[in-house]
Amino acid sequence: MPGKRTDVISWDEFFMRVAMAAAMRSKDPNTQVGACIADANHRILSVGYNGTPSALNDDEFPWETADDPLLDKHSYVIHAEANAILNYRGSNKDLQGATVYVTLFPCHECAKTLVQAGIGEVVYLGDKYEGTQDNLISKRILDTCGVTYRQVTVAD
Ligand SMILES: O=c1[nH]c(=O)n([C@H]2C[C@H](O)[C@@H](COP(=O)(O)O)O2)cc1CO
Ligand SMILES: [Zn+2]
Repeated sequence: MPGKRTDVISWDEFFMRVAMAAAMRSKDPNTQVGACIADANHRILSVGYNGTPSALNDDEFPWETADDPLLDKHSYVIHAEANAILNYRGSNKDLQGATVYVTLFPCHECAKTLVQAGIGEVVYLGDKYEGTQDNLISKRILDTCGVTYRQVTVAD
């Protein structure tokens, strides 16, 4: 009997790679974000990436940052974490205590949404806005609400 493979990727790496694959669907030229929600039984509950609502033609809306909110991409994009929650088609109670894998640390709006959805843990890859006011608010929300977060690395 041949021995089984033991050098398999971890669950953390697996779910983060799913989030990374989702990010590759993003049309945002500057920041592509992917999110994958998994439960304690290692089942994927949902996946999302940052993009405009599907009913909105993203060829007709800006992908640049602009001072005028009408011309600014941030006005039209749904964040990856929010899309992952919105894409979930099961019972909301399944999200209680689930883990979200995100390629970028969640902004403070997503932190609020994740907390309210019942997410118990955030696993993130990058934190390029670390130290910004938004990032500090996000961490304050997660800390106060008892949502843990930890960073992982994934080999190239
Ligand atoms: O939590 C997040 N989740 C998420 O999907 N995004 C998206 C929104 C935008 O499309 C993009 C941020 O663009 P920029 O880095 O150019 O500001 O990433 C941004 C954040 C902020 O951390
Ligand atoms: Zn966000």
